[in-house]
Parts: sequence; structure tokens; C-alpha cells
Amino acid sequence: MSDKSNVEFSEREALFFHSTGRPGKIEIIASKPMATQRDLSLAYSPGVAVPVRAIAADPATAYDYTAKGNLVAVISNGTAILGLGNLGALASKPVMEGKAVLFKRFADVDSIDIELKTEDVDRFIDAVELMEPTFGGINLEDIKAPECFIIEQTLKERMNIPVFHDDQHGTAIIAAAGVINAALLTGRDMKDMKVVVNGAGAASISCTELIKALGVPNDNVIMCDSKGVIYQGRTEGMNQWKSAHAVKTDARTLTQAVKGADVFLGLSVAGAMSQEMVKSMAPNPIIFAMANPDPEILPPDAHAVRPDVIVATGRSDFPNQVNNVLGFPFIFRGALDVRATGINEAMKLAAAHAIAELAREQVPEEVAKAYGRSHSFGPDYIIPAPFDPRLMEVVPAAVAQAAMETGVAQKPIEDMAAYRQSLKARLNPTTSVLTSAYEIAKANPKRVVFAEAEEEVVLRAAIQFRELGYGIPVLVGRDDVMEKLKALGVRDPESFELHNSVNSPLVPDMVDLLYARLQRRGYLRRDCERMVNRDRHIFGTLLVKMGVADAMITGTTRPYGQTLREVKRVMDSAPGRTPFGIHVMVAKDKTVFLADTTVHERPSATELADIAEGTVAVARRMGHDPRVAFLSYSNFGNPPGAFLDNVRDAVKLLDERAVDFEYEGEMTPDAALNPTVMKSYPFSRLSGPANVLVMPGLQSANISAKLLRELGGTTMIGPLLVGMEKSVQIATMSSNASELLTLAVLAAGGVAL
Ligand SMILES: NC(=O)C1=CN([C@@H]2O[C@H](COP(=O)(O)OP(=O)(O)OC[C@H]3O[C@@H](n4cnc5c(N)ncnc54)[C@H](OP(=O)(O)O)[C@@H]3O)[C@@H](O)[C@H]2O)C=CC1
Ligand SMILES: CC(=O)C(=O)O
Ligand SMILES: [Mg+2]
Repeated sequence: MSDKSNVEFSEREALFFHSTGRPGKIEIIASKPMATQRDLSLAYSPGVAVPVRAIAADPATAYDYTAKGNLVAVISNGTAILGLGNLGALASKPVMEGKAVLFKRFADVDSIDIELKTEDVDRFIDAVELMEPTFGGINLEDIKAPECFIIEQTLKERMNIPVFHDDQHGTAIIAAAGVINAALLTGRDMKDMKVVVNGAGAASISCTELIKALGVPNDNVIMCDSKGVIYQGRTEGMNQWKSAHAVKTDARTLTQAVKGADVFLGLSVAGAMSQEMVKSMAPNPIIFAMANPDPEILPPDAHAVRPDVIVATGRSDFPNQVNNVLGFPFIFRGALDVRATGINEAMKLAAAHAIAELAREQVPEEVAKAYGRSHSFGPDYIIPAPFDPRLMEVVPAAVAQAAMETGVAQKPIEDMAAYRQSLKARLNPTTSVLTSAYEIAKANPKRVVFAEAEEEVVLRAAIQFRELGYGIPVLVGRDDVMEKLKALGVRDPESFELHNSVNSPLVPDMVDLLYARLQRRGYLRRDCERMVNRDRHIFGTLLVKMGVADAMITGTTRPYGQTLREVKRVMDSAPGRTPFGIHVMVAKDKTVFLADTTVHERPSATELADIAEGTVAVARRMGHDPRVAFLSYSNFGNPPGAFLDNVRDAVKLLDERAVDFEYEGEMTPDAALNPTVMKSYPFSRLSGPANVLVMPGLQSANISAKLLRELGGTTMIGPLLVGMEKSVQIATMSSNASELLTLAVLAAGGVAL
């Protein structure tokens, strides 16, 4: 049982996250080149007239010529924002932007948030209906009951694209999957289960309908709202949707209803359930406290009174997250891919069963690693975690299949196996692997030196590193760092570990250590004293060398080469390794590892071969199947040149070493990356485009990485310094806090070694 919330952050952190860089969480990028006059002529007038006429002649071609088929609107009026209540359309925007980015992150569905300033049902319906031409699907969100039922039902009748109220059906699907598994674990049969549902709004009504569809008898479910039990004959605060679930019972309060119940489904408000209520439930009770952001009862409070309880919440920071994020991205993915006209009951049930089955399957190692702990089906793992990459393969396929079987698929999938493969390929593994690096760091928090703690950007990264639970920052700086922490809003700056060479008791041992290393390299003892006292990179690296910390991050105050020289005075290479640098370039659907981008100016053949092997190891740790290209201006000797031998010899060296990955060279970047150009070299040993690019020299390597970043379209991770005895990461001087945080986490998580 794990009761600890594993993510903590302050309100300041949440506001900083939303305001930093471009405010909000969304931007729109063009999917076609917009560089030349010709591009513009095609994209806009006059070229655009051609698809306009085509769509006018045949509306179905809108799916071929526009983004409609992969575009979902997340629409709210803010009348039931999470469990925060009716705070209005504008205040709902952060949640709706959040839902839109989750669509993209988890299922590669493009999505935009739309907040409508009206509580008038008819105006809302008209506004959404008018938007049908724009979207492939409509995801309604955080609209309160009972208006949400009328809105969804009417829109479904009037529109010919999927309309789905996430709080109703998304929630119901996930809760149903969890109930199926919790029932299995506790040996319960649906037909015998006694269920209490707290809340009688959008989410509750739909969850209740779905669990009844799974076999829980109508009379076994008691629903409560803010006025207590919904019993037959009650008149106060009723509506037709509540009446449908009114039962004959003497219970009038939640306390009375929950006595002896097997299952509690909370879709109401924070703190609605007390420990006394938990105590009164049946043996091995099942509690889904799903109110967001604060549940009806916190897991530790439930476990404290009933060790036999299975608890789930809507939050990502406790085990068993029952949240519609597990559903809506994947459900729409499947529905869009078959161009479904709607999302029907069969599709919902298919999703619920697919999610439930996934939790019962053996968890693959990469998923376990991603969460930093092993998951196996049990009370703390009744439902897969949202970052489980298998969801993307399994749920859309199940939904698409159900759509085809129930006749709502306008474009049925012919080859389901190929479709499942294509689903997997939609997600860039680097995104999941970065997630996994964060989780690994969290599971085994390490001590990381932030050597330039006087810099605000470094302090921000260190604060986040600690607040998000990735490890313990060990700060190096003068005593005024404490004031700076306070100025950044840290209430307890003294709880940070600060090392200052002016008063550190470690200095004499550091000087001894450094002098022992450098005395035969022309340094006097007083030189070493000066270095330890004055150079934060030397001082910081010594903290790692002496085992005070596990890793270090530095580099924002001094050029890379200079910092590396200082680090190397203290730290050796790992045995048999060549230290070198990797820039990881993450594009939309591709990640490329460039090396050596920081150390060797003119690498020898042996160094090139070592760099290839070292980069392959990092690429594998980041979830990629490596294919190495040794790059050049020449393809297999054409044109000939004076500086090609090292590259060719490196290829031969890998032949001799009989390595277990694909490699080829020398070759130009287009022959390495472009499948059409690759066809000109049918003898190439690469089975697909390369993803590890070993550069012939530092100039081309470093220039390429920075060019790619400046030209846009890629996110750069790094440079990663690999091959040192312990992980020391030297950032670029222009790094921002989030880049420093990523480097610190990769250093702590052992990815960059
Ligand atoms: N984990 C998840 O995935 C999801 C969680 N939720 C959560 O469920 C909750 C409800 O959302 P939603 O259905 O959209 O909102 P609605 O506004 O449609 O419904 C809210 C319901 O809660 C009831 N309620 C309010 N206070 C209490 C109380 N003290 N005791 C019992 N019932 C109470 C209301 O009663 P009345 O009818 O008398 O006003 C109403 O029936 C929110 O906390 C939300 O965050 C929602 C969707 C997904
Ligand atoms: C998760 C969600 O949609 C809600 O709490 O409203
Ligand atoms: Mg919601």
C-alpha cells in the first residue's frame, strides 16, 4: 500500500508553470511549409481555391484536405469546473487548455479549447452546432447537470460528428474499468454488489448507468446528492435524471446509506466522506473518491481506519488514478480513425473492458521503469497509469472495432494489425522516456550539486528539482543564496543544503585530493587551494568526487570548454570510456541523437567508434532502437576527399567489434535520413532512417545541433556529457530553468552516463 502523494508543488509553482515563456499551454503550428511564394500560393490564394471547390462538390473530402479529421474541440461554459463549482467560462480556460494538450500528448489528436460565455442551454447548443464544419469531434467538459444532459443529447441528435461529454462518459468508462477490477480482486459479483454513489450530477448519473449496464441491479445502488439520499418519493431538488435512480430505502443520509456498502463512488465534493463512514462499510470496501482536485476522502485517511480498503482517486499523485484522462484521448483517437458518426454504448464498453484488461496484464519492464516501481495487478494497481504507452495501442483499436461492429464507422479499418502498429508509431518514445527518467529520479532520489546557485535560473531549477521530488539539490554558493531563495518565494530556505567554500569544513580534504591529482601536472598546493576556494566548478565537482553528492549540473556562467577543463581536473573518465557530448534533437515524430557535439575537435577512428557505441547506449536508455550513420559530405567515397579515412576506419572498427546495432557510413545526412535518397544505396546496412548521427568533427556536430535548434521545429535536450566516472552535466550558458531541470533529472536518473 502506498499512501504518499508523490507530487507536491506550491501555488507559486503552478502559476509560474502557466505563465512562464508563452502564457498558457497551447500554440498552433503549421503542418505545411510556409517559406516560399509558391508555398503561400498553394496554402492560400490562389491554390487554396482548388480544395475549396473539391469540398463544395464532395463534403467528405474535407477530411482529406483540411485538419478536420484530427481536430477536436474541448468546449465548456465553466459551470462545473472540476469540483470547484461554477466559476465561469473564462476561469475554465486552464482546464480546457489542459484537456486539449492531453489529447495531443497521449493520442496525437489536435485539439483546441473553446469557452462559451453562456448558461443558456439553447444558446450554447446553437453555438456548438454551428461549429460542426470545423471539427472532427466535440468533447464537452465541465458543464453542470442537468443542463449537460440536454446539451449533449440535443447536439448528438443534431450533429453528424462524435459529441461526447467527457465528465459523463469518460469518467464512467474509467470508473467502470476500475470497478470491474476491484470486484475481481475482492471476489465480488456485480449482481451482488451494494453501491453508494455520492453526487447526482453529470459524472455520477453516467457512472451509475454504466455500472448498472455491467450487471449491478438497480435496487443495489443508492445515489445521494447535496440534500442526501435520492429515495422514491423525494421531491426536493429533484430532476428526471435523478428520479431514474431513486430507490426504495429508509436511508436518508450518506452516513446511513454507506453502512454495509461494498462500493462508494464519490463524484461530488472534497471531504464528503468521513473516516466513520469508511469504518462502517462492508469488508474489503472499494472507495473511488473521484472529486477533483481534492477527493471525498484522502487515501491515507481511508487506510488509517480500514487497512483492507481499495482506494482510488482522480489524482495522479496517488496510486489508482481513476480519471477520464485515461479515456478521452484514446476514445476519440479510435472514433476519429474510423470517422465514426458518434460514440455509442458498445464503444464505451469496449473501452472500459480494454482498460480493465490492460491492468491485469503483465506490466512490461519499460512501463514499470517509467513509474520507478513495479506494478502488478493488485489493490494498489487496479487501473493502468495514463503514461502507459500500451493504452494508445489497445484502447483506440477496441473503440474502432466496436464502431465498425455497430455500423457507425464511415471509414472502416481494413487491417487491424497494421492500424495497431500505426498507433504505436504516433507517439515519440522520447516523450515517454523523459517521463520515465522523471519517474526513475523520483523513485530513487539522488543528491545533485547545483554548482552555480547564485544564478536565479539555477535556483529556480533547484527549487523545482526538490519540490517535484526528483532529488535533493546540493547548492554551491555564498550565504546570500538563502536570501535569493526567499525572494523566489521559498518559505524555508534554511532547509536547502548550501555549501560555501569560505566556511566549508570539507575544504582541507578537497585541497589534499586536488593536490594529489595535480602536483605532477605543474600545480603547487597554493594553486589547488585557490582553485577549491574560488572556482565553484572545481568545488562542486569535488563534492561529487568525494561522494557528498551523486551528480552535478553547471555551465550557465562560463563557456562549455572552460567548464569541462575545470571538471576534468577533478573527475576522470569512466574506465575504458571516451567522454563526449550528445545533443538529443526531438522533433514531432522523430528523435535524433547527434554526437560528439562538445568534446573532440577531430575525432580519430577509434574515438568515432567509441562515440557511436556510447551514443547507442544512451539512445537505448531513452527507448530507441538505434541505427547509426557516420556522417560526411561524401557518400561511400563520392566525392573523394582528404578527410574521409577516420570515418571509414570507424565503420571497419565496428565490424571488428561485432557490435549489436546497425551502422553505416560514410554518408550524407539525406542518405541517412531520407528514405527516397536511401534507395540509391540498396547495399546500405541500415534498415530504416538513422537516428544516431555520428559527426566527423566538432565543427560540423556543434554547428548542426545549434542550427537545428535555431531553425525551430525541434526541442533540444542537452548537451549530455557522457563517459565520465560520475554524471556531471554542463549546460549551455543560455539554458533556461526547465532545460536545467531536465539535465539534472537525466543526470540523477542515470540516463546520461
Ligand atoms: N475523476 C474524474 O475523472 C472526474 C471527476 N469528476 C468530479 O466529480 C465531481 C462532480 O462533477 P460533475 O458531475 O461534473 O458536476 P455536477 O455539477 O454536474 O454535479 C455535482 C453533483 O455533486 C453534488 N454534490 C455537491 N455537494 C455535495 C455533497 N456535499 N454531498 C453529495 N453530493 C454533493 C451535487 O448535488 P446537487 O444535485 O444536490 O446540487 C451534484 O449532484 C467534481 O468534483 C469533479 O471534479 C468529474 C468528472 C471526472
Ligand atoms: C477530471 C475531470 O474532468 C473533472 O474533474 O472534471
Ligand atoms: Mg471535467
